[in-house]
Amino acid sequence: MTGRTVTVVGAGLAGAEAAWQAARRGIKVKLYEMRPEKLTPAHRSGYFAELVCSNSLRAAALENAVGLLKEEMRHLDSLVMACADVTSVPAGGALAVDRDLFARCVTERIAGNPLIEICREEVTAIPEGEAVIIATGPLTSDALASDISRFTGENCLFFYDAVAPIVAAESINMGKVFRSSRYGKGEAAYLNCPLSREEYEVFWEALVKAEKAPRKEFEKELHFEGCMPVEVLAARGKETLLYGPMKPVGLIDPRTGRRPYAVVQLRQENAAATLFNMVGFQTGLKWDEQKRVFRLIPGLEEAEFVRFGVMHRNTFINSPVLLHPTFQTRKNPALFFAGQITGVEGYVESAASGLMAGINAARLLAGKEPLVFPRNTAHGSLAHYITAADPAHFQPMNINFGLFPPFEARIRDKKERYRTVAKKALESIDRFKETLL
Ligand SMILES: Cc1cc2nc3c(=O)[nH]c(=O)nc-3n(C[C@H](O)[C@H](O)[C@H](O)COP(=O)(O)OP(=O)(O)OC[C@H]3O[C@@H](n4cnc5c(N)ncnc54)[C@H](O)[C@@H]3O)c2cc1C
Repeated sequence: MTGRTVTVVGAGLAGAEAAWQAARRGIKVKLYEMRPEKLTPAHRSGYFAELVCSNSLRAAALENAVGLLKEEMRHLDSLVMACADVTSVPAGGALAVDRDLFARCVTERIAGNPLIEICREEVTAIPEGEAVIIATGPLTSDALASDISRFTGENCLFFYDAVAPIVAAESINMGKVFRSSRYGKGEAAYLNCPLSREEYEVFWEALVKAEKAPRKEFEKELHFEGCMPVEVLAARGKETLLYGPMKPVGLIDPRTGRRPYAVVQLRQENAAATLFNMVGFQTGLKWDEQKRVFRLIPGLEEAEFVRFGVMHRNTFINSPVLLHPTFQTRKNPALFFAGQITGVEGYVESAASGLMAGINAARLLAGKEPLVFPRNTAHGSLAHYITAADPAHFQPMNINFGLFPPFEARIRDKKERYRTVAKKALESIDRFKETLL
């Protein structure tokens, strides 16, 4: 063990994973987290790796890019994946977790690691250190964000994002909804609220006319496609939602034997199944408007909203200019960035970038060369996915959800071929892993 220390700022998906990976290599870690003393506009607890919107880590299958990415992380002993696997809840073909149990699991394992020292305080300036990883996420506190802006010599960018509401299961009219996964895939994990054409039109009309919460002046009206507020999608056209969060394909209402005109899906939120989130219904509407408009949805007439949707600021840096593909900054090789602040998007991607930064910071302190992770043939492979520092791949806020849509479509047709690619990617990660020991 060396006597040297990696300083990690932020214990979200990326920071927790980075701290874990460095400690696994015998390196001491000082992990700073400002919660619960100071919360972000989206986080609600003091737990590490809190999931702020959906409780889904997306597709599980290896034929899917994000499914392969998760498997690669498992091969590299990811803490986030280990905790996700033991706290999963039914979600059809996706890996979804009980968010409280998941965050608690990550927190307990970090707290139980003797090499990791936890400091519950806000970091207001980039710390000095032998190796420092900034993983403060899209909701980096203002003081640190301005110091990052000073360091980068340019302004950080701001844009909007949104969170979906959660309703209490007991308040859902079970007589009106039906349980099914799309195309009957996996377990029947979703509750589906079916809408007739007339019901949809009334709902759409109310949604586009509903009052939005006021925004701060400095924040730009920019959303990333995968977490677009439902009212913004609706405003694009009367039919837009029918091809987005309200699409009815693959769902048959057992009472009519037919596909409904539109559907709102509710996904189980916790292991006890007492809470359900409205899939794809992230929103910035005023809270009383959310209640009024979403109660027009059949089955949700009496819905009790345990959490309303909210909007807030996101911050990220210009990674292709500032970072090496090792996640080190060009200006200072002892300073790394990881997670969504680098422009990678999504829980899994953020954790994966933390995994790589954690390994590289540990290598730096052990006197080894930080590595560029293998760029395999598969889009799902670790480095191919997490290419924040590569201008060719840097698509801030675009890598999530609708990730490489043409590619996703292609692999649906070529599952067999993709399985071979996935196998190769995993073999390559295993070979790579040996060089890390
Ligand atoms: C509203 C919203 C909804 C999202 N929805 C989804 C989704 O549904 N699916 C998905 O895959 N991805 C989603 N994302 C993206 C996903 O949340 C992020 O990609 C992921 O959480 C980022 O991980 P991270 O570790 O970079 O940041 P975070 O998980 O946010 O962790 C950063 C941590 O740093 C701490 N911190 C901040 N500033 C300081 C400071 N100065 N000092 C000390 N600690 C500090 C914060 O408290 C936090 O714990 C969403 C993001 C947002 C903002």
